[in-house]
Amino acid sequence: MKIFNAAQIQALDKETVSNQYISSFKLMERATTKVFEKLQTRYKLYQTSFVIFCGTGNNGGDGLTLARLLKEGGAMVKVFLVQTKKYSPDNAQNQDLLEDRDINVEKFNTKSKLKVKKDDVIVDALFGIGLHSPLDEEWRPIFDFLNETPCLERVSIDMPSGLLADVTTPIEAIVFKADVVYTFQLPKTALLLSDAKEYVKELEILDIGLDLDYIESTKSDAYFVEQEKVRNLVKSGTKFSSKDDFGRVILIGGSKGKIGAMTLASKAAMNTGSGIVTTYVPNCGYTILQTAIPEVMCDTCAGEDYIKVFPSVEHYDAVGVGCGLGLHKDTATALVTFLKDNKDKKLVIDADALNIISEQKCLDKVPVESILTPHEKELKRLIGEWDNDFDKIDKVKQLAKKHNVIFVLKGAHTITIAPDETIYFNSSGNWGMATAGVGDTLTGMITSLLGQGYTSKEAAIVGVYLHGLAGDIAIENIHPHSLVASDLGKNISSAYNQIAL
Ligand SMILES: NC(=O)C1=CN([C@@H]2O[C@H](COP(=O)(O)OP(=O)(O)OC[C@H]3O[C@@H](n4cnc5c(N)ncnc54)[C@H](O)[C@@H]3O)[C@@H](O)[C@H]2O)[C@@H](O)CC1
Ligand SMILES: Nc1ncnc2c1ncn2[C@@H]1O[C@H](COP(=O)(O)OP(=O)(O)O)[C@@H](O)[C@H]1O
Ligand SMILES: [K+]
Repeated sequence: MKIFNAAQIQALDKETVSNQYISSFKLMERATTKVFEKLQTRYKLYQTSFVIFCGTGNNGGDGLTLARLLKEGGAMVKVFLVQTKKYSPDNAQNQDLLEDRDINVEKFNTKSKLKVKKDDVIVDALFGIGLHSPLDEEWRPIFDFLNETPCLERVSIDMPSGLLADVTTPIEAIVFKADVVYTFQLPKTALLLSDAKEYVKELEILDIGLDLDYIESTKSDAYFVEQEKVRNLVKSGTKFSSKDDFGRVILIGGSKGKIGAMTLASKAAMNTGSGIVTTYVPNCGYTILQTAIPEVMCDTCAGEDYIKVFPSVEHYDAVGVGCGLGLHKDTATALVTFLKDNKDKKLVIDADALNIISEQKCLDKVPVESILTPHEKELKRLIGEWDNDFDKIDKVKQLAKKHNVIFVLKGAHTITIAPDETIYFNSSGNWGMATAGVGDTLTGMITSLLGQGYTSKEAAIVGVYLHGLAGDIAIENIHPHSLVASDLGKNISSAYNQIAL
């Protein structure tokens, strides 16, 4: 799914109205009906009272439409509408339709006293993608009230009001803090970034039937990766496949006390489909690995507790480096030599291998088309501080291009950034995955896919999605708090099955 900026979405709305021979009023009704259907399944309408805050534009129009639909659905509804001289035409038309419906519509301004009861659902339909700049300070008392007053839940239509869709919103800006955001047709970049974590606790994208031809023909360099995209990329075996067809990979890492990382990574590589997996660890890891995973071969180096020398990797289809590697200076020296000696080998680089590359300032030694998988702290060591998430993405884009490598920025919506400046936000995964070892599993999976012949970009996109999906399937039976990294490995098979459906 493509991600559009606000201007592109506004153009898409216009195109839809013209190509489908419908009025913008009808499109608003269609969009809002989708929100209504979601609310119908989320709450028992007959027992729920909604207080809907409506702005002066079409986001406000959505709120007014929703008021009508909720009332017809049996809910209690109260509307607060921003006082102004001029409303958008669809907004005004929906105001007219609310007359004689026994809905209390109260006009308000930024100085008004508002009222919400503790079991009301607050619906925020104040500003959507038409917001052109951060909200003026005069709005602060209203938003402080909306964000702090006790209520059942807070719902935003299209955008949490105050959040700009495609450029950064300053940290101190005034923004509605939604428990759930129902956004129309396509996700907006700001909704996917961790900077918005206070404003978007849950996100749902509602298909409102906007013009598919226009979406198809409009250029975008940002994508939201969903099952369909991954289904088209996943390779399958054939009756006569041999293990050589599924790739021979090696995972290099481990140090005393961190051999578990290699166990997780190599098991995940097997479960992702590699023909042959070899692990390369210091001596202290040998018995552990051989006991833990019979399917995986194990090679060791001269070092007892940490790796002192890297192996020759010319016979492997893919190489994953870094899980549990440690930061010993001999390991660091060996890694730098290994990078210099293997300029033609695509690597998957994670954890301490990334930390060593930061320390040694040798990003320029990383072979082209390698995949780097930093979490937030590893990325900071690599590129320094950033001002906000948009700035972070820009900085990483430039680095990916300069060094011709792929970055996988791990997080709630893991972001894959390719050297061609395309970026992919992942849609799968859950907070239960924020636990030690889950990243090692991902390294094993991406290395496996690279070894199976996926391009670097495909291996990153498919690996990240499959990994998150395995986590989503795991929490069908395990509470997110109890999810551990090995649960992911156990569910890679189900994730493949689900993608194939
Ligand atoms: N255009 C369409 O056909 C559809 C639009 N829809 C809704 O329409 C929304 C967009 O509607 P609009 O383009 O009318 O815009 P909005 O309703 O998001 O906001 C526009 C209003 O906010 C004011 N405004 C903008 N920035 C401001 C600021 N910094 N401080 C104070 N006031 C500010 C504008 O002057 C205008 O009155 C979408 O987010 C979505 O909710 C949906 O109904 C789907 C269909
Ligand atoms: N809130 C979240 N939602 C979805 N995925 C998450 C969330 N938090 C973490 N993850 C995923 O879990 C993994 C954690 O990796 P990482 O931080 O490297 O862990 P470790 O180094 O302990 O293995 C990443 O793939 C990340 O995207
Ligand atoms: K809104």
